[in-house]
Amino acid sequence: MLVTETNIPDVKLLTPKKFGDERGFFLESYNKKTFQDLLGLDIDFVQDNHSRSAKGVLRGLHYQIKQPQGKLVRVTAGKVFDVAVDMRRDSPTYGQWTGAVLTAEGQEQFWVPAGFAHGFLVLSDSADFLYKTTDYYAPKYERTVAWDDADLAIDWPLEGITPVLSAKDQQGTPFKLAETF
Ligand SMILES: Cc1cn([C@H]2C[C@H](O)[C@@H](COP(=O)(O)OP(=O)(O)O[C@H]3O[C@H](C)C(=O)[C@H](O)[C@H]3O)O2)c(=O)[nH]c1=O
Repeated sequence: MLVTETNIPDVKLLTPKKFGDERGFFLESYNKKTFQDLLGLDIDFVQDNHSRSAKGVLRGLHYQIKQPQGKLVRVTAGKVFDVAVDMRRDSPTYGQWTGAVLTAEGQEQFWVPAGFAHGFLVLSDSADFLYKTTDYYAPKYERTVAWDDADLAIDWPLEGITPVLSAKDQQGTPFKLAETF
């Protein structure tokens, strides 16, 4: 498992070793000991999620203000641009974002700790997005930050894409007014 730093120290890009042969490939998509040894974190995941989206779908930016969820995200079909925003007021990277292209081919994974807003934009015709969370879904605590917030100025790769958003995501909260950790 290769760990790549991002511009936000707590957010990591992980690339598992892929064993290919004439049959196809094998990889360990998650190994608790590897994950903990590499990141020095004692983390337990309690939920696995899977969403499928068409090209141009943008889901986010979401976080839970209570029961915040750490997320280990990956793509098993297609390609997305994945984004994490630091919502921790006392963090030196508060209000900063980091993004990475995650692909089924490369099997890159993004570790997004609790305290971050998270979202992604689908760049392929379709994308299957799978992720593990460190706490349970709690809709009453869910908050949404505007994906196109001017203060965040996230550089979404929108060339030729008009984002497809849920009603909730069309009404995201401006970052300046968003609840923080
Ligand atoms: C997140 C979630 C949703 N749901 C139900 C609630 C709705 O009936 C339906 C779709 O929910 P939503 O539109 O919130 O799904 P996404 O827009 O993909 O939300 C996710 O998008 C961004 C990228 C995230 O990081 C979060 O994990 C999550 O907020 O699934 C559940 O039953 N359990 C869950 O854990």
